[in-house]
Amino acid sequence: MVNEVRVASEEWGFFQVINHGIPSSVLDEMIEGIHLFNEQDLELKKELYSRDREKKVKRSTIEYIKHMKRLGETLFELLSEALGLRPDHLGSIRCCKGSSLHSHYYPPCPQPELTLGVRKHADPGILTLLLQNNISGLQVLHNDQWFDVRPTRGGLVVNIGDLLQVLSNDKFKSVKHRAIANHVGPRITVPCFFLGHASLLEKPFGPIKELISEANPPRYNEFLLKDYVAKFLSSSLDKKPPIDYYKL
Ligand SMILES: O=C(O)CCC(=O)C(=O)O
Ligand SMILES: [Fe+2]
Repeated sequence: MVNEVRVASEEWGFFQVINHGIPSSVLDEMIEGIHLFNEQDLELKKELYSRDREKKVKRSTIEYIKHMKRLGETLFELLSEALGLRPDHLGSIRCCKGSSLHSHYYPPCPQPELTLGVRKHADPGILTLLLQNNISGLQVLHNDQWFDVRPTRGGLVVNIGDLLQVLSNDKFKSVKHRAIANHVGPRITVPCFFLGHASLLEKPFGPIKELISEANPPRYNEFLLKDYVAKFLSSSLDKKPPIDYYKL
């Protein structure tokens, strides 16, 4: 398992987990909840609409988030081992904290060739766990070619984010991906982003010291996560990714 995680993370920047032990009813209810929420009357949804980051539309996602955190902890143990570190290494720097749950609802598109669901990007955080309903659309870039990541019933996609690429000193590669539009739908996806604990914002962030040696010098300057977040928020997805500012 550790070797599979290592190879997938180094070469592809993503993998899928199926035997995660999360009841399929929890995943199905999450998809159904987002489906129902989005198909409510427009006037009802308008009342909840806001682009203010401080305002949060809250639904009952507590059980789902608990499962994501538990799975995240296990994955961070495997990823630590895959880096040759103690299993608790990534957990001890509070990678698994600061999770943020989002949802996407892509309606059926009459002319999918003219648009995209989400533009090409790598997730800026540490790790993402993505739940998809049964409609394809996610593609990952590998060796300059786009590959479909078809939904697997009960499966969750795990994306390496830019910050894990930095922590691993480029041993793990973040995965460039996009979502294409579809004639059929709706396509529903639920990314859970692990961004690291808020206390990391003020501390220097960079490649894990134990991974650095004369033969493997740091590939990034240390930086403050709060500056990184500010850079991310002030740019758009297709612009220069904020980690590029810190590359050596
Ligand atoms: O909906 C998808 O398949 C991908 C969404 C995504 O990449 C994101 O939210 O970062
Ligand atoms: Fe993404």
